[in-house]
Amino acid sequence: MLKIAPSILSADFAKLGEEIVAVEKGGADYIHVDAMDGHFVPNLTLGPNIVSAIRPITKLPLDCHLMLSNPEEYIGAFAEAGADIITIHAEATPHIHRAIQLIKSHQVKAGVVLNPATPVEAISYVLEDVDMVLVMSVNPGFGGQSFIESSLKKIAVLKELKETHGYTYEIEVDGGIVPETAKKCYEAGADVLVAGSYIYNHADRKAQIDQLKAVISK
Ligand SMILES: O=C(CO)[C@H](O)[C@H](O)COP(=O)(O)O
Ligand SMILES: [Fe+2]
Repeated sequence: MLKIAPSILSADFAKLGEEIVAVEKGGADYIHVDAMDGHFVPNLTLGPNIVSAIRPITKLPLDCHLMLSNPEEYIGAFAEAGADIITIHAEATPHIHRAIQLIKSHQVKAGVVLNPATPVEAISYVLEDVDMVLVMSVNPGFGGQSFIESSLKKIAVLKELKETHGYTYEIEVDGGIVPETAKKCYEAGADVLVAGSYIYNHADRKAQIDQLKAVISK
């Protein structure tokens, strides 16, 4: 089983509703929403108003990736807007544990994200608390970048920790996903792959999702 989470960062915003319906029909498992604040990362993108706008048009879980400094200040707004999963960066707050508890207090699934240079050890003591660990396989801020190979070791470490300790988090990987990197991530232990440009820069969204899902049988 390999879940695919299309990142709407690469969608055509002029027809965002249609872009979401297309990937839902094409077999997507989550809708990945990239929120950037121009401070934690050098780009500005989507906020809670987009989440509330798209909430009525899809049944898929909205997987909100918060690339924001002080994410605690925005968790309530994303939860009220309709987020199903909220992931916060380990590098964005000194209070990771508190932020995770805050997400859960809104009955939303909680995840933590690791930048390419951040080791799994940074979140050892919250692994039992989270529903998702998101491994960044590019430096956050932009779609269309190349996959960083060292991410594969991090995925394998997270998989090993899951198996030895019985943790229940999903391992999600974000950035530079194409069939070749998707296969490597799946073999290393990934459960969910985020893909933006690979899906939305091609006319047939379903065909692109099918290509990524097919790597498990190749
Ligand atoms: O979080 C992100 C960037 O910070 C995006 O989710 C990610 O880059 C997806 O885009 P692509 O598949 O084109 O790499
Ligand atoms: Fe993302």
